[in-house]
Amino acid sequence: MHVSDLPPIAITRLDPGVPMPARAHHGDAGVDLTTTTDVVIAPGQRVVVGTGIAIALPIGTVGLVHPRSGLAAKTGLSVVNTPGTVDAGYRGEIKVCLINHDLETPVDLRRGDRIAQLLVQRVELVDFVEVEALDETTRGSGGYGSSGGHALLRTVGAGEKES
Ligand SMILES: O=c1ccn([C@H]2C[C@H](O)[C@@H](COP(=O)(O)OP(=O)(O)OP(=O)(O)O)O2)c(=O)[nH]1
Ligand SMILES: [Mg+2]
Repeated sequence: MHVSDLPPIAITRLDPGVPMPARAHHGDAGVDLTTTTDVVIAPGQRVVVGTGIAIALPIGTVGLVHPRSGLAAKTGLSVVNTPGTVDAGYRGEIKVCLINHDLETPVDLRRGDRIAQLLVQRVELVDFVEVEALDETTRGSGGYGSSGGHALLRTVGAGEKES
């Protein structure tokens, strides 16, 4: 059942052997992406795999490549740049930069394995305007644990005093 206000997203299968991305269950946020190649990822190593698909997202949306929680918990597999950003104008193959976070066991992936999931979200394409000073808020510049509960991180950056 089609529930999105957005029209269906155009997709091309650069690898005709890959399945059409589909939701496992009605209402799932993501559609699974599969690897087009067999790959063994050693502990701590990363590898970029192809998914065999390219899409044409409407301007004002973004594709986000998230890890799958089951594989993450079972094997340590994740996405290095999670969530990966697929720009609306990108027409190339969606690729996934996978990492094996397990300290001891390689992750053995076979062509066709579902290795990540793609979410499509609306995104604000805002402009930026430089001003002399920002408005005041109760939070102010406090961040990175400023509300307490644990030791503050040492942060070094523009406008920050080294602590
Ligand atoms: O997980 C991902 C992340 C990105 N991309 C593609 C689509 C995206 O539009 C493009 C650029 O991604 P990003 O902006 O994150 O990378 P960059 O290092 O800033 O590259 P660029 O200079 O091409 O923007 O790479 C993927 O296929 N998978
Ligand atoms: Mg970029």
